[in-house]
Amino acid sequence: MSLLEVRDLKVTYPGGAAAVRGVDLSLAPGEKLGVAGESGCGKSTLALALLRLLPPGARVGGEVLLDGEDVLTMKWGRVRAVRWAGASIVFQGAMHSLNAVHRIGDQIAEPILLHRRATPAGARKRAGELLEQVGLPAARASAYPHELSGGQRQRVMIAMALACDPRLIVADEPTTALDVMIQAQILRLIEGLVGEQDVGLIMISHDLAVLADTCDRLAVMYAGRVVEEGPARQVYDDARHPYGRALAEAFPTIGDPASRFAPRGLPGDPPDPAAVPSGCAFHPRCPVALDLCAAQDQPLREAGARRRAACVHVGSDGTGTPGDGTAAEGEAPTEDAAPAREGAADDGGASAERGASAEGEGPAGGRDASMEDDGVRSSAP
Ligand SMILES: Nc1ncnc2c1ncn2[C@@H]1O[C@H](COP(=O)(O)OP(=O)(O)OP(=O)(O)O)[C@@H](O)[C@H]1O
Repeated sequence: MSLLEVRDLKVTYPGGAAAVRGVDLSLAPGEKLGVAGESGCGKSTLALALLRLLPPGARVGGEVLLDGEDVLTMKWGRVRAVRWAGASIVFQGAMHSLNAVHRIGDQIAEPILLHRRATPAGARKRAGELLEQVGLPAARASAYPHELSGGQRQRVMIAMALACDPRLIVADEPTTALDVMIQAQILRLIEGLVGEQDVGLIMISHDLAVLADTCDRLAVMYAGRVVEEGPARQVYDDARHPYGRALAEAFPTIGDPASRFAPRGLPGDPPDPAAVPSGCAFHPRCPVALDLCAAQDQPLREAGARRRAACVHVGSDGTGTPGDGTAAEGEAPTEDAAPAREGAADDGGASAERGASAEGEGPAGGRDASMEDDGVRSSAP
């Protein structure tokens, strides 16, 4: 059985922003899945929905089966237990997620006390072990967050995420705020820990190159949908969807002469999720869009062995690739793609306010009152 099975997940924020519009994903135990996409494509919303951490008023539909149990319909008591022991999350910007007035050892020990029913001494001992596991001396347990560097704080976040031996870790841009050297160290740390402990990992980033280096498989999101999925290296080196290709071009492998992507960015912005274009949402920016792309959305279809892409150019036998002039439904590309949309929606800094645990269980919570309750399910059973 899959560790995680996401089926037709949909999330709409108050005001009508359809941030996630029908995502299907699966993850095997010990597998590392990278989720890529530009800012505003719905990656963080997906991460929050997996752990039922969405802000009040968000409408959720679909299923999130963790070890076969639907996180979206389980009772709150069960959700709390699952959040640490079943699945945990590492956010970017550890300073926002750690509680400034509590020692880090206490913050790591808190979920162990609550969810592992450890004695205070046992929880403290385990906190020290976890610090060592993430490359910090156990003695740093007595430090406050401001006494640590950004990289050290991110290590603490990872220690906290590991505290109750979760089966799944969701890491949302875990290295974005860090410099390149520290970023590499943290990525190797996550990779090593996940590998050793057979934990499933969903790593979210806008940087396809980072994900291709770290993960087994990649899912590329655009406007709240997965538009391409497959083995990480293959998706990065030879994307089948024009958006996947553009994303890879936007982040070339520096110093790799074999890289066939030019270092140019993708023009325009993802659409406002409250006004997603008709047909394929990428068509206004797509260099190989056909007339029919404005009218017809494309489902994910087979695009080679263990690969799927939602593009009209990908044939049912998985042979077509964007830009090769092949249209699965037989139409020549238009000469000019429509002009890029401007002005992606602003999330109002919401991401900076997210804590590590929505219900704020003790000092580890990084509590944000707006997240003490879940959204309303649009298809509540
Ligand atoms: N609480 C909210 N209320 C309304 N809209 C929101 C809320 N949070 C996010 N959104 C909108 O949902 C869309 C998806 O946001 P999300 O943060 O999931 O994207 P993302 O791909 O993770 O981007 P980033 O990398 O910038 O975090 C954005 O357009 C954002 O403005």
